[in-house]
Amino acid sequence: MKKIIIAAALLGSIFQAGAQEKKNSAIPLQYGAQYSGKRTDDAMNKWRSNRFGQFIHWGLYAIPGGVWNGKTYNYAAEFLKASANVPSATWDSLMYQFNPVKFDAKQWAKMAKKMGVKYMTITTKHHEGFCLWPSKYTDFSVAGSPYKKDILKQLVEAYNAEGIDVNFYYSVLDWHHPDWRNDIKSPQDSVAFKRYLDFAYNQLKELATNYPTVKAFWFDGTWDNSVKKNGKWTYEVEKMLKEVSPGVIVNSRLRADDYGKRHKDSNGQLMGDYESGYERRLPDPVTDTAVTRWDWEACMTIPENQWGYHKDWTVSHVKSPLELLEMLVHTTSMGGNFLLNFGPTGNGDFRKEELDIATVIGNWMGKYGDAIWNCDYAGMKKEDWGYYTKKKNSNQLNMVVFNWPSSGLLKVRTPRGMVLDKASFVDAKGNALKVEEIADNQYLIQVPVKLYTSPQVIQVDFHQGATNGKYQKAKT
Ligand SMILES: C[C@@H]1O/C(=N\OC(=O)Nc2ccccc2)[C@@H](O)[C@H](O)[C@@H]1O
Repeated sequence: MKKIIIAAALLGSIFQAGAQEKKNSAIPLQYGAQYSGKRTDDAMNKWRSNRFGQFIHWGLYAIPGGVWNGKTYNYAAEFLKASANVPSATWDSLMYQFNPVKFDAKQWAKMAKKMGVKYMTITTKHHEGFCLWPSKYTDFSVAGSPYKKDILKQLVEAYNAEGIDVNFYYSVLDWHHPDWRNDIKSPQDSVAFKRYLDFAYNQLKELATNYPTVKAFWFDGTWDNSVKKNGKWTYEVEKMLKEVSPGVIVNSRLRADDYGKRHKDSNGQLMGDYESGYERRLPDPVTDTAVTRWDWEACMTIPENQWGYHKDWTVSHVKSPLELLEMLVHTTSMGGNFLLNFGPTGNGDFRKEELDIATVIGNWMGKYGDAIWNCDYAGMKKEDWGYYTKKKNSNQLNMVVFNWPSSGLLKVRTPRGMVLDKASFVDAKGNALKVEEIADNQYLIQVPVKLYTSPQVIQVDFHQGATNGKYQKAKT
């Protein structure tokens, strides 16, 4: 009962704010953004503090792994059905081969824990329509495979046991379901697609009900006209999920408004609880700082564009651990979450490249994760040497240095009223670095000129105050 009261109150506050917002908006909308600004409830604060997540794309596509009838298809492996033009009946029969004998949810969760992620997003159902849980609304699921068991249940339990939140990816686009339509071009299309939307609504309610510890829903496959013409359905799904699972978080990619506008409504207001348009790209740290005004998440592949398991990673550039680490720091520095993708094989294990990346990033996070977790945009101008992050509710500024100036001098420009006090390497707290104010709100921090093999973190303490207008003596 208590949960229902809390839910009603939470919903009331969110939708009440939205009602106020709607009054002032230029275009009256019924299915647009339900509120403006960042959510500040505990669930969203936790989502925001997580910062680093593991994306997992796993389904029948992992079995062929980008190869069909002996031919390697370079496009995204989870699109092989389309790339290789595989008849649906043939593709769907892969269900009878799904038996991941190496799958061990606890082992996956331990690897994720060591990597330093605080959340994991799993594809419950990708575009192919195969469900990793025994849904009562379709036979096209693990229940119909030799494996039989509920994969989502095992993953939720194993990851939650490691203190890692679990979020569910759900593709509205469904190549398997007979009532799916890319567009609505006839009354028959309308009737069929209504049946599909009811099916998807029921599956989502089933997921939110049966896996109550799930913290967020990551929608995808909503770009077709059929969905854009059903903004009301997307609004109702968001509302239902927040009633069934109070505090649950929904990405902008679910939502279309009354006029089919996606992500941001016809008044430019972000829909859902965070912006999820950054896919395999990041906002520019100098020109795109507007993104710091709302919550957002970037999702990233290790190869150029493979979400599902692909047998041959030589077909494109494979990002190094350092490249991916810089993306994680870059994202945190702009107040976003970074969701790094892994594509397990059909047998349920990870390829060596992924395991190596998880180890290297995990080693760095083990030493410097405090500059990522619960950190945010510092509101400072980006410098060439790297990125700033700021610990929430603290006077702790982190400088994550990737590029070392041959002078050994790191330039820092502070906002008016921010005065630097002292600085030291995180793993050499006792050795204060020289901090010299060279002009109002301009400092130089002296570091030893040496070759650093990985990005280093300098922790800077500061206070709010007025600079005295003169250049203070160099502080040591
Ligand atoms: C995370 C990826 O998401 C996808 N598609 O992404 C998009 O639609 N991206 C997109 C679309 C519009 C705006 C911004 C990004 C899927 O097709 C792909 O297999 C993977 O699951």
